[in-house]
Amino acid sequence: MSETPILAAEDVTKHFHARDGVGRHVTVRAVENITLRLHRGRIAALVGESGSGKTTLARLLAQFYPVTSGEIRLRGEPVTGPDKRFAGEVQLVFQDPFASLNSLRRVEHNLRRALRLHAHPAADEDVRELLGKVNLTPEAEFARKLPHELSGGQRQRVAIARALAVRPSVLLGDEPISMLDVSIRLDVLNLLARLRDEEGLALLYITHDIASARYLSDDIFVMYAGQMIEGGPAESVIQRPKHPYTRLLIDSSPDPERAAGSSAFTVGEKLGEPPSLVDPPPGCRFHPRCPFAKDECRTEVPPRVEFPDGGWTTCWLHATRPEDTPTP
Ligand SMILES: Nc1ncnc2c1ncn2[C@@H]1O[C@H](COP(=O)(O)OP(=O)(O)OP(=O)(O)O)[C@@H](O)[C@H]1O
Repeated sequence: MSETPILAAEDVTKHFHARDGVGRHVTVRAVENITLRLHRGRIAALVGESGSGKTTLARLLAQFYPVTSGEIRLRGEPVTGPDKRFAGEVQLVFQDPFASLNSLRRVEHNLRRALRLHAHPAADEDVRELLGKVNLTPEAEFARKLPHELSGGQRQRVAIARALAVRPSVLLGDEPISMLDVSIRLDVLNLLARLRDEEGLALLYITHDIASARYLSDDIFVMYAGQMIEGGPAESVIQRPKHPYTRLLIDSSPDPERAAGSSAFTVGEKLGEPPSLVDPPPGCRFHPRCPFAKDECRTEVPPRVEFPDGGWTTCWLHATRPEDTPTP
């Protein structure tokens, strides 16, 4: 895509320093060498098992903490820390809507506060406009409610309205539907799709559930053990997965027709636990679980291979090494 991305992670790495079970200092390689670009009016889904680094990547994009190496860029310019301009452009929506709402104050107070923080007017009309944008009508009635008087789905809509108060250009949704009842998940996904279409927002949708990623997103990116292993237009990733791990995610996913169904993968049950991020396997990190692993998968990092359908993967099954190419 030629247009400058609104928000981008360019070759970003994040290592955490932590202690292991017996108190030794260890380095957790949570995210390594990832490039992810978010474009106006498009939804990118980030999919992967628990612990694959999705939240860490979203938090790097949101400037929650600094990168170990690489760069976060806003409209092409490197970002050096969270400032007011950045917060006015990039907002996070959490799994738990209570995380971003003051539960002791009415909806209107929560929204007015967010509006004022970013120097927008905070008249009744502005509050009503925000509630209308997230389909909470009659607006005046919802404005008077306390967060606990709302259903989970309504609360998540208020959290989204709060994020919209600053008129951002990017929303980062970290599993925004996984705590909601299955019956209302689709409503929230449809709301996100509408915000993309009507407001031109760039959206990152983080999920365990590849079926909901297919339903909502334009592009899908797959993370495995801190690395990005496949990406491309949603339909090409779903219809023609290139990496054996992506294939496994699709096969383990609930019925794809149930777009917002269960959020649980069964990959772990089939193949055992994902690898340690303290001491990851050499070569391709997926090789210990891969039914197709070859010798080079165990020792050499696979190169990135691009496909005519716009997809790409890092996998030795698709790569040809120079020495494998027959000489004429
Ligand atoms: N502050 C931290 N200090 C040490 N390790 C961390 C920290 N934050 C995350 N990690 C580790 O980084 C790895 C990636 O975690 P992350 O939460 O990004 O994964 P995830 O894919 O979002 O998982 P989930 O879907 O369960 O939220 C995990 O091994 C996690 O334990």
